[in-house]
Amino acid sequence: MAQYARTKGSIALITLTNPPVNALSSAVRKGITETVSRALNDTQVKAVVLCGENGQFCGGADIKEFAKPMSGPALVPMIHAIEAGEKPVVAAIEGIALGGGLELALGCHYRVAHAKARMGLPEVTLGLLPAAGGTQRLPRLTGIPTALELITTGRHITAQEALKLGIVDKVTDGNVVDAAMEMALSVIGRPLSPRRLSTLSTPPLANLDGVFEAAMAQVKRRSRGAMAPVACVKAVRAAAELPYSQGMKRELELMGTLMSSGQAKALQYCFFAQRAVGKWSLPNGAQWNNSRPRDIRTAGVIGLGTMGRGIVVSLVKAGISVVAVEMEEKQLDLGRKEVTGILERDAKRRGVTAPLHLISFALSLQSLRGVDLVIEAVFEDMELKKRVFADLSRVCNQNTMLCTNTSGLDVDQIASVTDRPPLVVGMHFFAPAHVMKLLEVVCGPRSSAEAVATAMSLGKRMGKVSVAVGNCPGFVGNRMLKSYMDESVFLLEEGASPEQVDQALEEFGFALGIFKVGDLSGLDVGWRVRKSSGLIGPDVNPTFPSRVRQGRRYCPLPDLLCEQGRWGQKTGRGWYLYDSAGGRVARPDPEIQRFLQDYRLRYGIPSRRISEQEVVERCVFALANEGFQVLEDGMAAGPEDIDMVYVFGYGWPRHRGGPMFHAAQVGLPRVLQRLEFYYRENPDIPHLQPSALLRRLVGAGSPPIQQWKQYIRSTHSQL
Ligand SMILES: CCCCCCC/C=C/C(=O)SCCNC(=O)CCNC(=O)[C@H](O)C(C)(C)COP(=O)(O)OP(=O)(O)OC[C@H]1O[C@@H](n2cnc3c(N)ncnc32)[C@H](O)[C@@H]1OP(=O)(O)O
Repeated sequence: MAQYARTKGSIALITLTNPPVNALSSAVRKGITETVSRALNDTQVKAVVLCGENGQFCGGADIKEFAKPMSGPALVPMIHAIEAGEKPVVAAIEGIALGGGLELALGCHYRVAHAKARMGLPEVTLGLLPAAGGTQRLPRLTGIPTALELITTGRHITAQEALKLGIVDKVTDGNVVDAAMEMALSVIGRPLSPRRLSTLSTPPLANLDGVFEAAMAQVKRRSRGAMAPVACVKAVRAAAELPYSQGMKRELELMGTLMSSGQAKALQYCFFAQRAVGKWSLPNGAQWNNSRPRDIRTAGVIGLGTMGRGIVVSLVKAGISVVAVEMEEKQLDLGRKEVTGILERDAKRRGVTAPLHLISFALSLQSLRGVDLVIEAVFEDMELKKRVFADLSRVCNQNTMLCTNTSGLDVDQIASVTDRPPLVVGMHFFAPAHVMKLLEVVCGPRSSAEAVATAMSLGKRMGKVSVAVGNCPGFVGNRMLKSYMDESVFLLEEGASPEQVDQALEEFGFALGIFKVGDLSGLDVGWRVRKSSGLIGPDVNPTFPSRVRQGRRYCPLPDLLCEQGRWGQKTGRGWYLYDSAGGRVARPDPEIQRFLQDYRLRYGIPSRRISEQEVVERCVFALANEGFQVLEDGMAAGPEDIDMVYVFGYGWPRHRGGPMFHAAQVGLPRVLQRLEFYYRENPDIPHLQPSALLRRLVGAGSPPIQQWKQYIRSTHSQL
């Protein structure tokens, strides 16, 4: 787990060997401890170089071990032994030095990095802090503001930035181990004390209190209830105010609290879930590691509305040539202006040239004849989409893959009008598509393994987290969202205000409450969907619209709002009031209070006080309950897939792990009991009726989330 070799006569070369990222497992720590001791005791050895096998220095502590009892040598004394040793140790950083990997390098006396290496202390993203001395050594090296920024964000930096910040001593384009050896030979005999970061003082800083108060305010604003960023600020403050040994005690104490927290467990679950969702499989045995994606070099995008523009930008940024098509000249010009603007601003921020040469704009589908893949992003209307796909079928090469960005329509129906159903899949992006990380890849019953593999891999190329989902109305994300949104408006009927519901959900950790989200995306969007799905139509009494539709409770409040022209931010009024059309700052609107009171009076609904607990439970447990149903129906491969859809597509607070993980963490019996209670109170709301899978899991003693798949009775995966 750590190899030892003596080279150039006097240099000991220690190589970490734990593929794929040389994580610091207990075996690796044992290997490093033993080989460092051997080098320090070998009189022939004058200096040591520490490197990692296979072009990766070290990916940090082994995250899998966090869930197990600690065994083997601890990281802190191991790093201390390196730093305190009387022989210079040089870290040769290639690939990555992350978390404990960078902390290990900071314990070395010198650091040489390859020009393509990346470094960082991402522990905060796992609900932890850099507790192998990182919060104490880094501020002593870079100064407090830089250390605060790197530790509280977990941002990865390039070798060039690390050199500028003084984190590494040299950057090379060549062989990093050779460069580190050269450095090791050149420093033999030089005093080591100035190189021992733990013995240095943090660089003085005027207005220390102000800096830490500002940092604390910033992390609290950004982190929506996450504990780790707050603990990181406290640990760095200890570096500024306490001697090293006391700072280390504080670091350990803070880490102890984080390590046992539910938030750390949730964030670590997300780390593995994010990787697990890439490992898709279909019922016919095709899966991620036996299906070859096509190489996509050219793509077409039809429709340059908000979604289409974002998709064009994402494709172009992934290096793919795009033909963007609109039917009307005015829309095309508008789209061209927007896409160009986004790419130019992005390029300016990154100091590169905008890849505008990769895009061409056209007014006819004929221009898509030769592309490898087309993504349709026209209006959400089945008849329109069918027309487009029938045309594409005629126009495009026989081999061109045809994808739809529908947010919930039947992909198989769309495929059925083409001459190539196996080459049709859904690629459901989330707005704005060049920003949001989620991509739902909708596997129609006739989509081929090659088409699924291609869409999944294209998503990855675009920097998305691609999740394979089944073809049901709303797929996974929007299907579940319906219960969540329905609950939120039912709560308004029963006495809550939009701001009260939003505040409870934001306290829970959502980036934005559901009513603010509605105003942001436009309330008319859902209105149109309800009209096309027959929920609103000529038989609805316009003055006294029914509260029961299609056999279940229905809340007409959003429709009534839309009829008043309150479509959200775009009209300056929605659930909230804005300064003007397009305004962003939401203010509670007294008119909405009156509107809600009148509505309750008219329908004879008694208004009651609704607690924050009820808001969160009804919205969030209803969401998870639908998630159990999604699993039971075979529309998602596992709870991880659902959780990643919510974390990356719907602003779900990552430190709560996703709705399914949250249900597990609250305790399935408790979730079941609360759903039973709310369903008893509201028998006209079917989505509050506990799902059969939830009952079965509780009956089985609430097994860990990783075992849930075994309890899905109908193992008829629709993927
Ligand atoms: C009092 C207690 C004191 C304890 C002090 C502890 C202080 C230190 C804490 C830490 O170091 S926490 C860990 C910090 N490191 C990270 O957060 C890095 C996490 N990894 C990544 O960001 C990426 O994996 C990567 C290294 C940038 C590589 O990305 P890439 O896209 O190339 O590959 P992946 O698919 O992500 O990973 C490949 C494979 O490796 C597994 N893996 C990666 N890092 C770790 C790790 N640190 N521990 C365990 N396993 C890791 C990853 O899960 C993948 O596995 P498979 O899916 O292939 O099985």
